[in-house]
Amino acid sequence: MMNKFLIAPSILSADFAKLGEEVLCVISAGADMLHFDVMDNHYVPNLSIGPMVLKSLRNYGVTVPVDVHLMIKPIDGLISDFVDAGAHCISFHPEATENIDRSIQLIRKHGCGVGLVLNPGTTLECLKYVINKVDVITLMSVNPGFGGQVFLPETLNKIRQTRKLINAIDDTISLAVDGGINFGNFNAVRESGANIFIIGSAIFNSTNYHDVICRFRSMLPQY
Ligand SMILES: O=C(CO)[C@@H](O)[C@H](O)COP(=O)(O)O
Ligand SMILES: [Fe+2]
Repeated sequence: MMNKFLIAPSILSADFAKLGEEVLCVISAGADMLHFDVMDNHYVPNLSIGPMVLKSLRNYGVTVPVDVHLMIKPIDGLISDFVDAGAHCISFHPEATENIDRSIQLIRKHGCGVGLVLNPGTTLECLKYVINKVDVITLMSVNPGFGGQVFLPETLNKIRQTRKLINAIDDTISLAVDGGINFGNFNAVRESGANIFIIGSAIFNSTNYHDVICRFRSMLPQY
């Protein structure tokens, strides 16, 4: 059976001056999990936050699952830091590591969930020998590096193809979509086969996180 639908706010668009408050606020507004974007100004042209910030959020009382989206290169050296800081799942881009399988094993060895993130221009071919070793596949619907970008419509076809692939192999693998999700495209993303919706600016740029999350949730079948 396909995994549950989950709404995962991307904290990249939160107000970093009051991050703890923002995160607790989005959780009490109904977020199922958090999406924690890590950027290094090397793999992507931007800088964000690292394991110390995740640890601080855990110490502040954040208990929901956190998917760490690594947009850094290389990745292996930081995996144990993110696990110690409280990551539930670590997701990385296949281009950012010399050896995809080794990085997967390293994350797994730490008892953490594993995710692979595919850029808009990355084909599904890279999943071929590793798909049965991951918990979540995230399709980027913008090029990584910034929040608030416009959703690339060609992603919908890629979501459909990935959903077919997942259903043929192991439908407990989650399919997440990251970038530019809003009220206008949410239904299409869901109908194409996504079950995790990573949403940054549409939530954090609003004045009422609860209303926005409830409205997204009301568009899901079981609600
Ligand atoms: O990883 C990224 C961007 O690189 C994303 O997680 C975005 O931060 C999502 O934000 P919106 O596109 O929804 O504003
Ligand atoms: Fe992300």
